[in-house]
Amino acid sequence: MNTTVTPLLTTSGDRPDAAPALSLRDVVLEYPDGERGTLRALDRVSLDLYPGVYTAMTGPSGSGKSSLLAVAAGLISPTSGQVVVNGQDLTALPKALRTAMRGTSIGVIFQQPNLIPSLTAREQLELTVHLDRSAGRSAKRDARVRAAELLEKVDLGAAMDKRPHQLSGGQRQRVNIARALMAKPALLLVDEPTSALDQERSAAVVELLGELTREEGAATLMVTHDVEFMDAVDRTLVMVDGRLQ
Ligand SMILES: Nc1ncnc2c1ncn2[C@@H]1O[C@H](COP(=O)(O)OP(=O)(O)OP(=O)(O)O)[C@@H](O)[C@H]1O
Repeated sequence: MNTTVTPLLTTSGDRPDAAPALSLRDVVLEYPDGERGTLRALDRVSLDLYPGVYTAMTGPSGSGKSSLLAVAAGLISPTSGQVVVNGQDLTALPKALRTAMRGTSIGVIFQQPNLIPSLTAREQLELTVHLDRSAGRSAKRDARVRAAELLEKVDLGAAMDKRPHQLSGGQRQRVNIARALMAKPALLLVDEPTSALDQERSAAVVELLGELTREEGAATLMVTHDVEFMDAVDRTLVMVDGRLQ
């Protein structure tokens, strides 16, 4: 069932003429916290993210950034509030459908690339389609073309047939980024993509994510501590004590 929510007031990075790819409304997330009862990691967070807009989220350690990504990805259900991705209220979906959305409407990039050692760069991207028993020959052919296109976009055209151990850290992270974009997700969630990279490679990855956000039209939310790269983003959010400032 599709859900519509009233857009939030416009801020500089928003595109209110398009439907948001992600809407959070009054999202509260509480973790059990021993004898003290509960710890409130997200405190009534509301947010709209629009297609083609590159947003960075910063904030002190423990302020709730990863929790927000996990809720937006449907990995954790909030204690209360609404999480709407591409018109679908994740909180109303059974777990299996939330998981399916992570392969289609939602792309997730974590700190470590987590590639499969035995597969080439191209095969990493094609894997999901090959594991899908309902995918026919034409879906597999399309996936092969899309994988090659994306690897060209992330400047790995010449390294498509290389396996992870033959790639540098920056190249592995670029394979990871290309893989997350395979299904043309409306929402791209990125958790500290540069934590394992040096400064030069970090800047290249942050810029690349911006180019891909615009070209692919995804709404990208990147958690980062690299405040020096903020020029590359369209919008910055700051999380403090579970609240967006
Ligand atoms: N699974 C969990 N169980 C209990 N408490 C948790 C759990 N995960 C996170 N927390 C707590 O929730 C709060 C927010 O954590 P979160 O990881 O979202 O912060 P963060 O801003 O991503 O931090 P960092 O920048 O260090 O990664 C912290 O107080 C943390 O200790």
